[in-house]
Amino acid sequence: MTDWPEGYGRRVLDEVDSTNAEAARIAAGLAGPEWILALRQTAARGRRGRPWVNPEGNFAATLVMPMSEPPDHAALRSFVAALALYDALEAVIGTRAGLSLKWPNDVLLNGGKLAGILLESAGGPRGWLAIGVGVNLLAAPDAAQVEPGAVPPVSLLVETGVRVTPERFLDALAASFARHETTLATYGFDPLRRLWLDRAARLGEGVTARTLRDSVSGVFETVDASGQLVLKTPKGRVSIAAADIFFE
Ligand SMILES: O=C(O)CCCC[C@@H]1SC[C@@H]2NC(=O)N[C@@H]21
Repeated sequence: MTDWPEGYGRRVLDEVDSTNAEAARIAAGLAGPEWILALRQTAARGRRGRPWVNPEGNFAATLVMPMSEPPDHAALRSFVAALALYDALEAVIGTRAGLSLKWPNDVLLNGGKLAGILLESAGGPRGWLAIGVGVNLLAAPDAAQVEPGAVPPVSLLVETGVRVTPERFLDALAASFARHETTLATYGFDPLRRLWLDRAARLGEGVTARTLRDSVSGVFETVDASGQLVLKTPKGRVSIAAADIFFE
């Protein structure tokens, strides 16, 4: 079994509305980072206010950390979490074949969405960051439930035949997260940026970034030093801080 990382708390709930909502409720009383794992969520949420379909047996957890860093630096945890998920999945599957990362922080398996991450935060003297992680370990939602043109959801069980419990998966994820978090604290974002790019889906290919206001198409050139997506478009380079990415 993977060793639980020193300095990280862990609580396991049978049922909760959303582990991110629970994180917001307990954050002010925490002295250090705490993983919250839920075996059932009744009101799980995804990015951009979308609901997250979370059948029992899938992985649903949030790491909540007291946070005093500027928001842009704190948000780099989205890459820390994506790399940690990639490593934990590689460990349970036994290979990295078929795994890739989709900006900003989805994990793909065989081209389908296997896992998503939702970052939420609060500032102020008792500021915190919540990193919510959902992985389709057993079952994926119906492809009809996702936005047209979005990557279709897949599950670990159907794609690989591998069955892993949420508790065991948390052990692997927490250990990988702690390792990448130490890299961020010691060496900064650049080594993580390189690892992320090495695992990126569709690098050098055409993608469309849809923000709440508009849509930009271009070649996915890189991720810059602050984690923004850089697209090469006919009008020049465009850096994008937040968007949904659609493959062409
Ligand atoms: O839209 C996405 O891709 C992000 C999905 C994040 C889902 C997880 S499940 C655990 C945590 N609790 C929530 O309510 N959401 C996140």
